[in-house]
Amino acid sequence: MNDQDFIAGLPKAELHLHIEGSLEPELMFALAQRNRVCIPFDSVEAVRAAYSFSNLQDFLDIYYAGADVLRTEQDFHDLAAAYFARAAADGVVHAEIFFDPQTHTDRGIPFQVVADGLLSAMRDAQEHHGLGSKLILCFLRHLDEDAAFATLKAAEPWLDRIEGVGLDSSEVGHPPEKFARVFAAAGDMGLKRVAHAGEEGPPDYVWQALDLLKIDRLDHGNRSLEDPALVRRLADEGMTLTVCPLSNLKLCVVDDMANHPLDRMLAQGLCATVNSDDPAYFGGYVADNYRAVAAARGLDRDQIVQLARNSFTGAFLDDAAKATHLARIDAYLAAQ
Ligand SMILES: Nc1ncnc2[nH]cnc12
Ligand SMILES: [Zn+2]
Repeated sequence: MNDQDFIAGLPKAELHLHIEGSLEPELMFALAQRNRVCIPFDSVEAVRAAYSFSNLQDFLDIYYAGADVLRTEQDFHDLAAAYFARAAADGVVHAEIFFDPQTHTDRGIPFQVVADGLLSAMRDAQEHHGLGSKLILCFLRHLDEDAAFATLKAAEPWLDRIEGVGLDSSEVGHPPEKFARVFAAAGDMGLKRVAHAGEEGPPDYVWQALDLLKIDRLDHGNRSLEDPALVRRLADEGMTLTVCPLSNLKLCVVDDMANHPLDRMLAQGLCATVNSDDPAYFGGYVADNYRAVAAARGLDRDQIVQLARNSFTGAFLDDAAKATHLARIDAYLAAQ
């Protein structure tokens, strides 16, 4: 079996996926028509041609504009259903998906519309694809602490169906410390905590995410490698890093996939995983990410399998569920 097929068949979890970032141009056009929303593009090709970014902010500007076509519960359902179908084809059996409620509530879309649309697609994914999933509510870090608290309050009726909180959007200039109190409140409510840190921001932001936000998982974390003491801390704590190779390339976090640090992370004892971040914008879903980095860095099968194992050990699942998923990997390997 070639590496392409081996990767697609390998059972895996996806732990870093923004559901709004899975909005393919075709669906963007269909929803624009359905909801009579104007979008500044003539064709699907023109949308794809606009997806050339020189940094995170470049991307975020177009990503938030694209989300404007999402208006109804059915839209959020269709968005997530399309992602789950695509993920299942890539061997994803468990997904922990981010959503950005403020991107929608600030446009007048009620929290309920967003959450219920996503949750119904999650139930269908279990039924139709055997794909389990969890929801992580992200605070937009370019907005203020009060807005994050208001979002946490709006989420209260859904907290039994939300696994955790995260922190995303423009990193530099918006350090984790800005959200220490709202993360503490979320922790008191029993929610898991994750944060984007060290994507463009310095290693100090990763230290803050650990010490002030008390994160259970680190999203990206690339720039941690600049600080040996930080790498030791992450390795000693067994912290999972949700790394996104194609995103890193498209947002110029790495200059070339041949220089991607994924295998250096593994070699330094970090529990790195592979994820797609915003697959509709970065040119590939999770298996494409495995393939791109495996080809460019010459990863062997043991390393590829290690990455898939890490995706389950780093998931917010209980030990029995993790063991079941890890056994699926063993069964897959035994059948090769
Ligand atoms: N890669 C990324 N970094 C920060 N915020 C995001 N929102 C969606 N994708 C993101
Ligand atoms: Zn992300």
